Parts: sequence; structure tokens; C-alpha cells
Amino acid sequence: MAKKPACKILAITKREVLQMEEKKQNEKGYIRGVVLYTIFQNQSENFSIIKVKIEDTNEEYDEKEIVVKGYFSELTEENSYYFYGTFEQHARFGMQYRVDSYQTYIPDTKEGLISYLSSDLFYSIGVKTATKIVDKLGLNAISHILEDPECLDGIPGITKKTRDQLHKSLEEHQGFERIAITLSNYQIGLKMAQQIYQEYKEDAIIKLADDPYQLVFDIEGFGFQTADRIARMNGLAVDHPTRTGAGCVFVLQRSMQDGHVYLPYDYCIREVIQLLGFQIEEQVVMEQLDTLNIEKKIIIHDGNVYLPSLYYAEDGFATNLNRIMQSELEDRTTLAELMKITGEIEEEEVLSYGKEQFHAIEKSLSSRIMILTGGPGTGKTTVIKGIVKAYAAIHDVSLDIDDYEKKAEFPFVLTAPTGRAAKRLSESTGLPAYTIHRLLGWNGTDGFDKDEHEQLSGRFLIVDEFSMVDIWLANHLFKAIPDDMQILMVGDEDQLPSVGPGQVLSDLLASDKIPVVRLQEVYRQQEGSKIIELAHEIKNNALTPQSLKKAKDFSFLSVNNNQIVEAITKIFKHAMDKGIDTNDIQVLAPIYKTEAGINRINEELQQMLNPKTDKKREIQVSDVSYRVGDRVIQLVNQPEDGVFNGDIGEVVAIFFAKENKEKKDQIVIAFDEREVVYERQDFLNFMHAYCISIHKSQGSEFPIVVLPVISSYHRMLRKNLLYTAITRSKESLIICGDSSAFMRGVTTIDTNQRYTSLIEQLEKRIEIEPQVDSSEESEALDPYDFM
Ligand SMILES: Nc1ncnc2c1ncn2[C@@H]1O[C@H](COP(=O)(O)OP(=O)(O)OP(=O)(O)O)[C@@H](O)[C@H]1O
Repeated sequence: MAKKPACKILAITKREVLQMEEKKQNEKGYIRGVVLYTIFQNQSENFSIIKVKIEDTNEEYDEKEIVVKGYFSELTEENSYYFYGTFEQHARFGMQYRVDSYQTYIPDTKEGLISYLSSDLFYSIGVKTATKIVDKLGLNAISHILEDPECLDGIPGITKKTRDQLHKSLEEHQGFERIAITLSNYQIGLKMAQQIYQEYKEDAIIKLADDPYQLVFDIEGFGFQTADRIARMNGLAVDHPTRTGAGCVFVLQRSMQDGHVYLPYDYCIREVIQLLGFQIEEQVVMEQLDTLNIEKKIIIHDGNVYLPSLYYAEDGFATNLNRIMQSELEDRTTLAELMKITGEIEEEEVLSYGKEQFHAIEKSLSSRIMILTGGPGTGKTTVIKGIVKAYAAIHDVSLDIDDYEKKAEFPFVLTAPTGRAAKRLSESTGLPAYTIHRLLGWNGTDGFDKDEHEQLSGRFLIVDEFSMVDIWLANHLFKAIPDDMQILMVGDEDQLPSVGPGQVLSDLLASDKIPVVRLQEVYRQQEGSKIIELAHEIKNNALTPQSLKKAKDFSFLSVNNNQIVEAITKIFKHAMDKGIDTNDIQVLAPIYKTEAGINRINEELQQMLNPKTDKKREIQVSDVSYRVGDRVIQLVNQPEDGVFNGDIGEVVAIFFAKENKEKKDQIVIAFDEREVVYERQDFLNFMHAYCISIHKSQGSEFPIVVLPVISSYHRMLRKNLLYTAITRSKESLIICGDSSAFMRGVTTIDTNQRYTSLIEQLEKRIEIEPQVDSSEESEALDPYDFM
């Protein structure tokens, strides 16, 4: 039963609300028609594309049939519906109708209503009973029954059970549709309408009109601005009691996008007051924060305000780190033995480890947990290989996974946050490596298979590109690590922090709670690399205009803002003339929009590198067309298909709905080891990748990087961003643009402090002090010291 309306504006009956909505519908465009068949259906999202035979419409459309698409709760073939929406011209399939709301059509004649009520939808009602219902309740019978099922009492042949069954079935079939219509007037799409209906059922309209702010708490993805818009439409006051609370939660959610884990109490209050936009006493916000804290919707701790998920992520990560550090490491080896083993590895690898590098191998093997950090070319990968080989020799275990009966017995677990970083790790070590999501068995909706109850197997865990790991992922990973596993975290502290909240690597380094080895000596430079030199000059704030002089693997081309796109295409043309594979060239830029943004560069490069031809298939997605042969990047994790955010692939086939029996448009993308078939609802999961964002390039490396740097990017040009971009190039780097914008950018420190409390959590939780390590700077252990 609907709850009693709580505020004055709602002192109208549900029927009146429905009638008002029906009236509004009359002004909308509609198509009424019979469902012929379903062309496509995504059951998890209730998204369907259906073919409809048109019975009536007020739209200007003369055809007899139309393809209708939208998020439908349930549509029955051969039944008739009103669809409210807008036309969309599809490049290949012509006109389609995108539906905002819909409603079962019940003919407004006595006969029509009787035939609807006696249809298969309501199995307990026959024609006789249906006739009696319509005789008693008239043509508005459905609304009457929905509003008050007791109106059926007294009709011969209707027992209490039949009455309740009919009411329930009507709610199931009509409830969502009617609610979706109202919600569409609030500009809420069918997809969100389904979530709202799931939560509140028939109370949804009342709830929205009465207190839309409650939905910010109850419905995932329902934003404060939407609540505000609906409140304005319903004339709710700006000081509506729930508004302040929803504002507090919204301010915290918004701050996550800047990487914050919490907001300081006073800062949070200021942000809330600014958001609410009216004179509100600080005291009122404070009281609201207290209430939310008591209700556990937020957590206030040490004067900081957290969303619970972030508070518990930091807390959980620190607790698990401490748990693992508590467990004693057995089987330590002697220095003499290690020297002998590394000597043999040096022979195999034909190199001689530097002091710091040997120290890193020695310390990692004797520590439960260690962090290895250093800039590009300092030998992090070389050291990882050394550690793995030395561990295998000391523990007498094979490095060949095929020697193990079960894969789970393999002692080494290698992982990285992105697919490409995992692939590089695997290539450089010759061992299997997985993304962290894959390792933990991420299944999208239900979270991770691996957790504190079912932990990872293996004995030595190496996590590369740790700077990219946010506090959520760090927490999930560490809860799945058993006590007796050894851990090496590897990352470059000068790179961009994680996209998600937190700055786990830099907090761990700053905490002094975990053993660390910093590699400083650059090895690749010895091979004459200007790129590495440039990276280290940026890192050490030692860049001069001389640094931009042309070298074998580096050039800086001065180009005006408005010529940048042309300059990039010229670079590609030049490379093609020289026979360079354009797949080896990656353009990196900081922003998507503007005349020289990623989208525009992609458009130009697609035209040049993969132009439209009669033979090449292409498919339109919004204002972008995808062609066979296009280079694309995955934008979200899709664990069920084994592709992850940042993976780069190529469109290898396009199929049109009319060609296959599934009646679906399909784009097939080949990634390194797999082909993934995308259907229309997933077409936004990827985009062109001739040019990608510097943020998305984290964890990847490319033979040749082209980096436009112009003054119109100035908002984004920061030291760690440019450092990250430059260190993505392996063989050659071309920076084009404005040298003064570049010089300004590399000296601009990202001052946007992230509010995190991991250091405090670690101080509180970690009971073991790391061994004092005086050797880190100048006296790193060297085997030669002991000879
Ligand atoms: N001790 C050494 N002696 C000789 N060459 C070395 C030594 N250490 C590393 N190198 C060489 O230096 C180059 C860079 O090393 P490596 O790839 O291990 O560094 P990295 O820190 O992982 O770099 P990046 O972060 O750029 O991948 C490689 O070619 C490697 O073979």
C-alpha cells in the first residue's frame, strides 16, 4: 500500500497524479503499436530493440512498422503499447524510435477492457467476471483497482484471493509503466526508472515528489542535481531537511573525482554551504553531519569526513598490511649464498648488477614486504628478473609453470593494474602475469572472487606499476593476500597518482613503515637515450632550453596552437614515407575536447590512416564512425571478456543486424590474445586510439610517442603529467608545440593535494618498525664489499 503523503503538495490521490500524468502524455509524441518480435535484448539491463507494427501515432511517420528501442520492464509479443519517445536516424538502419516511457494500451471501450482483463495476463479472471468488473467500475476500472483493490469487493465471483491476485498482476504490468511515464516527465530515463521502481515499487512517484533527496542515499547513481531539479519542479523548499544531508554526501562523492579519500570537517561544511546556495547556518550543516554519522551514511573520524567505503578501504588496507608484516619470514639465505646465486644470474643475463640493484634483490628476498621505486631506465625490470631467478634458485623451485601439476602451485604471482602493464611484465620476466582484476577474479557485479575467505595461492607476489593502484583496489588486493606470501611492490613515485581515490604508493613511501629501495642510477642512459635523460632532468627540476635540442631519439618541433593537428598528420606522413609501421606511433594528449584535443586528432588520423572506402565496412556510433582496421582503446573493465580499461586493439570485423540471426549490430575487436564481440549497448566501451589521453597511457609503453604540448592545454600541463607522457616512449619521442608551454608545464607542480589518511592509519596499525637502513643512499650493499 502507498504510504500516506508526507507533505502538503502531495495531498492528492494517486489517481489524480496518474490522471495528471496521462494528460501530460497527450502532449507528447507517441507511437501506438503491436510488438511483432524482439530484435535484441540485454536481459541484465532490460534493454530491448523491438519491431513494432504501428496502429496509431501523432508523429509524422508514414511507414507501417518501426524499430523501437529502450529499457522495458516486460513487453509481451502481440500486445499493444503506447511508446513515448523521439525519432533517431540511424546511419544504416534508418529511422528508429528511442523510447522514454511506455504504457500498455487498453482500448477505452467496454469490449476492449473486458478482453484485456480476461486475457492470459490475469489467469484468474474469465470473460464473465471481467464483464462484471467493468459494469461496476466503468472504463476507469484499472485505475480504480490499482488505487484501491477493495473496490472489487462485492462483485460476484471475486474472492479476496482473486482480488489480491488481480491487484498484484495489474501492479506488475501497469505499475512500472505508469511510474516510468511520470519519471520521464522528470527527465529520468527508463534505466534509472527501473532502479527506482525496484526500490520503491508503487511508492516511487510519491517518494520523488515528497523527498527526491532520499534517492541520493537509496539509489546508486542518483545525483544531487537530479534531486534538486525534481524538487524545484515540485516546489520544494531549498531548506528541505533531507537536502542538506544529501548535499553532504554529494560533496564527498564529488571530491572522490579529485582523488580525495576524505574532506576535512570545516572544508566539507564550506563546500556543502556553497553547494546548497542559500543562507544556511553552519550549525545546521554540523547537525546534519552528526546525524549522517550516527546513521553510518558517512564517517567522521579525527576531524575528517569520509564516505564509509573509503574509510574502510584505508582501514582495511592498513590492517591487512600489518597482518602480513607480522608473519615472520623463514628461509632467509646468507649473503654469501646470495652473492653466489646473483653471480650466476649475472653471467646468464650478461650484466653486472649495480650496488643499488644488488641491494634491492637482497632486501626484497629478506623482507616480507618491500617497495622498489625508481625512474625510467634505473633497472626496475632488471631487478624484478633478478629477484625471481634468485628466489627460484634459493628455494629450488622451477620457473616453468608447466613443471607444476596444478597452476595454483606456481610460486610466483605477477600482476599489474592494466592489461598492457601486465603483458610487459610477463614479456620481460617470461612468467605469466595478470591484471589485478583478473587475478582477484573480478566478476563485475558481485565484486571479487578472491578475498579474505578465499585467498590467493602462491609464495611471491610482484605488483608492477603500483602508482596506479587506488585505495579500493589496494584494499581488495591485500585482503586476498595470505600471511605467508612475500610481496614486492614496484612503481615510479614521480608518475601520476591513481585515477581512483588515494595515493597509495606515495603514502606508503612517506610513511616510512615499509622497507623501500630507491633506484637512482640510470642504465638506459648509458645506451645513449635522450628520452631517459629528459625524464630525469624533469624529475630533478634540471631542465634547460638546451635539453630540448634534437637528438637521435628525440625532437622538439615548434608549432602554433592552430597548426598542431596538421603537424601531427605530417609526422605520420613522414613516418610512412620512411617505412615506419604507424602502429608503433602513439599520440598522447591531455584533453579530449577543443580544436586540438584527443577527439579532433583521432578524427584526422582516422581519415588519414584508415580512410573510408567502398569496400571497408563502417558503422556509426553517435558522431563517430568505426571502420574495419581502426585502432581503438577499451575504456572500461570488461572482465567477462578478458579486456580491461586501457587495452588497445583493432577493429577486425563489423556485422550488421540484418545479416545475422541474432539481429544485432556487432563490432569485433582483436586485442593481443583475444577477439571480443561488442553489441550496440557496449559500443561506448571503446573509442578511437590513434591519440589517447596521457592518463589512459599510464602503465603502457610505445616505441614512438608523439606528444603535442600547446598553450591551450595549459590547465592540464603539470610536471607529473608530462613526466608520465615522456616516460611512455621506448625508442623515440617527438614533442610538438610550444616550448614555453612545455617549460612552464614541467616546472608546475600539481598542487592539488589529495586528502588521504593512509599514513596515519599505517602509523596506528603497523606494529613493526622497518629495519633502519643506512645503506639506502650511499652505502648500498655491494657484494664486492664482502670479498
Ligand atoms: N646493471 C645493469 N647493467 C647493464 N645494463 C643494465 C643494468 N640494469 C639495467 N640495465 C639496462 O638498462 C635498461 C633499463 O633497465 P630496465 O628496463 O630494467 O629499467 P626500468 O627501471 O624497468 O625502466 P622502465 O621503467 O623505463 O621500464 C635495460 O636495457 C637494461 O638491460
